Amino acid sequence: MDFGSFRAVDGCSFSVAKGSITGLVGPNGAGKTTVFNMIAGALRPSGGRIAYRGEDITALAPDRRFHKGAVRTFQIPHEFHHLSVIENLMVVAPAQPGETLLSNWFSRARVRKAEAETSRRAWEALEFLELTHVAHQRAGQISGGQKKLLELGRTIMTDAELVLLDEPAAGVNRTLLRKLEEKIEYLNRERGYTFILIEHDMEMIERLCEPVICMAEGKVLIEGSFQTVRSDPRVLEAYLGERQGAAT
Ligand SMILES: Nc1ncnc2c1ncn2[C@@H]1O[C@H](COP(=O)(O)OP(=O)(O)OP(=O)(O)O)[C@@H](O)[C@H]1O
Repeated sequence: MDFGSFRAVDGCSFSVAKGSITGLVGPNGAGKTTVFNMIAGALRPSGGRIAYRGEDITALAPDRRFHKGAVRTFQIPHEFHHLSVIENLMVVAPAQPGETLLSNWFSRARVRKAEAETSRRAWEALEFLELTHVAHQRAGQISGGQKKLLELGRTIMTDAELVLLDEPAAGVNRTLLRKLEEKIEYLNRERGYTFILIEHDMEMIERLCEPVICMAEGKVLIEGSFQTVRSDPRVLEAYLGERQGAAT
């Protein structure tokens, strides 16, 4: 992936197994977020291809990927901060029959039924995330950790199969972090969601991820268990290089 003359991701090749929680780690600037942006469709790669369930999706727009079940965490858009927590869940519900005027006109009962179903799902998600007590608070007013839970909730309101989480632990306190981890694990184990997780918090990576992919300078350095990756001298060198770079 090129940004002008700078190649941020280069010859980066990996696959993610269905049902896994795959960790994506690497020093700052390694290209992790750029890879996410390409998988989500926000960036069109300058070369190479991206496949989802064996289908080439490189040229597919983000919303088409979304409909195929590949989603990114739903960071709460600025304009949604004034909406309540429950409303933030309801607005991301999958396509409803009420979305076209024509179908609306033909079947008000069907629309009402779909709305009731959305509301049921939203409350179920809130209960699962243990956020019912803040259901009517504005999203902009809840804590950082609660926001991360809500973002996860917005993901599970869809029929996603693959969820991309970019630094879910950032700015989250320890208690809520463990809760977030539990929810991710449950969604993976019991509901079959596949996750790719970018994270600098190595404890979280160790607890949740198998396998772990380490990137450096736009490439995959190594892939394996957390222990294998952690003890690989190339990984230590890459992180050390980052620190030395920061010190100069
Ligand atoms: N839109 C852009 N224009 C120019 N350069 C970019 C752009 N986006 C990313 N880069 C550069 O590409 C490289 C990879 O960035 P990226 O954000 O993917 O790294 P990262 O591994 O996610 O880093 P971090 O852990 O710090 O978030 C960096 O050198 C970054 O400065």
